[in-house]
Amino acid sequence: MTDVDKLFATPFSKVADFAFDEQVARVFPDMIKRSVPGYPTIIESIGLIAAQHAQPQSLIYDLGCSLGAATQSMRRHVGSEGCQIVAIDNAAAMVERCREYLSAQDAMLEEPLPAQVVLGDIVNYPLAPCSVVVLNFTLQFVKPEERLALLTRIRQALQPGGVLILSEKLNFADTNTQQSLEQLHYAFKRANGYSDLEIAQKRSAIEYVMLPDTQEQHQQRLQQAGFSHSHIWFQCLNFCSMIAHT
Ligand SMILES: Nc1ncnc2c1ncn2[C@@H]1O[C@H](C[S@+](CC[C@H]([NH3+])C(=O)[O-])CC(=O)[O-])[C@@H](O)[C@H]1O
Ligand SMILES: O=C(O)C(=O)Cc1ccccc1
Repeated sequence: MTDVDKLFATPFSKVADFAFDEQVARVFPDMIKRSVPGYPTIIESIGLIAAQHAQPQSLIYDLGCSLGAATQSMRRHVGSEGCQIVAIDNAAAMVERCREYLSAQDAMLEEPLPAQVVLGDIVNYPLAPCSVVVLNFTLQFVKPEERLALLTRIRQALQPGGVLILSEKLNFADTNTQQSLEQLHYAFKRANGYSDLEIAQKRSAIEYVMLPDTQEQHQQRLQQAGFSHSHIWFQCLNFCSMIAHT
C-alpha cells in the first residue's frame, strides 16, 4: 500500500528544500521507519502514555499528525470514557491519506475513539481544553521564533494533570557527542538500505527546514512555557521523546 522511499536516490544538480508533499506522503511510513531510530517503539509507547494521562470526556491533540501513526496508537490504547482525538497537519497530502488510514482503522476497532483530522497550521490553530497533546517530531519543523508561543498555548490549553509528549531529533552542544551520534545515525540509515548519496541529499533537503534544538534548549523552553517538570522517557542515538507535565 505504501512505497519504498527512493526520493533521494538519483543525483540532483540542486537539492530542493524538503516539503511534505504528495511524493513524501506516499513513502512516509517507510521513510520515517528507516530514518528515525526507535520510531516504532515511540509510536507504541505514545499510546501507553496517553492511556495513563487521558482524562474522561477530554480532548487529545496530535499536532503535526502526518499519516496519524500516533493517533492510531492512542486509539488502540486509550480506554478513558468519552475521549476524542483532534489530529492536525498543514500538509494536504498528509491529511488526505491520514483520513483514509483512520477510516480503515475504524473498521478494525470495537469502539474506536472519535478522531477528526484537520488541515491547519498548529502555530495559529486555537486549542480547546485538553488532557494530552502529542508533538511527535513536529516542533523541529516549526520556525524557532514560533516555538515558545506554541508551547505556551499548549500549556494553557492543558487541564490540570495533563501532559505534552514531545519527540525531537536532538543537537548536542558538545562537538564530540554531536559527531559521534550523527555518525551513528548515518550508520543506522545505511543499515536500513540508504546509500551515501541518499543520505547526503536528504541532509541538504532538511538543512534549513528541520532545525533541532539541544536537550537544554527544550528543558528551558518547556519551563518558560509554564510546564512544571519535563523529562526524557526515550532516547535512541540523537532522537528522543520527552514528557512535560502541567
Ligand atoms: N505549522 C505546522 N502545522 C501543522 N503541521 C505541521 C506544521 N509544521 C510541520 N507540520 C507537519 O508535521 C509533520 C512532521 S512529521 C510528524 C510525524 C508524525 N507526528 C508521526 O507520529 O508519524 C516528522 C518527520 O517527518 O520527521 C509533517 O506531516 C508536517 O506537515
Ligand atoms: O532523515 C533524517 O535524517 C531525519 O533526521 C529524520 C526525518 C525523517 C522524515 C522526514 C524528515 C526528517
